[in-house]
Amino acid sequence: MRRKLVVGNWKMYGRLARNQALLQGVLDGVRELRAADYAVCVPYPYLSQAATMLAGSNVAWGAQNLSPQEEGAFTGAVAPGMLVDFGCSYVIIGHSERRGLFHESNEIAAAKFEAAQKAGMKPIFCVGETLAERESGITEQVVATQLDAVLVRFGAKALSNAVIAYEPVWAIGTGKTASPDQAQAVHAFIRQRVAAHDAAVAQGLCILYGGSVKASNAVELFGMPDIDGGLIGGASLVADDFVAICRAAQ
Ligand SMILES: O=C(CO)COP(=O)(O)O
Repeated sequence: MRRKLVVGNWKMYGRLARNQALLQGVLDGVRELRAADYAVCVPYPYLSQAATMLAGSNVAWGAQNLSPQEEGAFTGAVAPGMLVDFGCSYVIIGHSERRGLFHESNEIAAAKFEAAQKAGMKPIFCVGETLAERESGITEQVVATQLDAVLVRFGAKALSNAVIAYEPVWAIGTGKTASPDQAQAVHAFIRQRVAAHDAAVAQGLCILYGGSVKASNAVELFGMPDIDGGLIGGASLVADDFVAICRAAQ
């Protein structure tokens, strides 16, 4: 039985005072929960705040991006070791907003995945198709190519210390959630593809669903056999909503 995981992706939202109330609300709400793992991925400037408030709790924290280089003249970039200094357990890699808005290729995402693991963090590697791709019937092809960027390059064993997040681009921030059956079909596809390389790794692999997850749809989504939790955007910014989603992951 795989343990479920719920991760908040704050994206570029937050201010010190607001974060304090949000983190406190999350801490209070999940304190007694033991059945799953919980984490928040916050903007870089607030890692120290997250580390201070969440240390010793059952809520881990992480970042939303990193530089694949260890250090150097890369103005504005943040190195993996810097995230480790602030206690990050997770780092989101290859989010569709990074792929789309910041032109991150599968190669760049793969380099970041490798750098995150080398530094000792667990990458949350995002895959997912656009609406046009789904409508053209190439969802599996797109997801396979994105997945293979790490699966083929680094081997299935690399996935034993990683999380995959399936986030259909058309469901992100749109209020249009993939139906549990639609999501389950892609999750099962991902697991089978990994199983073709290594059945044990596939069996243990945590595959999150992301895209308009709310308290009202989380129970049904998380009840599907290959959905191991969620990567939560908008609803992770409201403590009660995020806590309700955490409660749905049993
Ligand atoms: O992109 C997402 C999480 O990474 C999903 O965002 P929403 O939950 O706001 O749709």
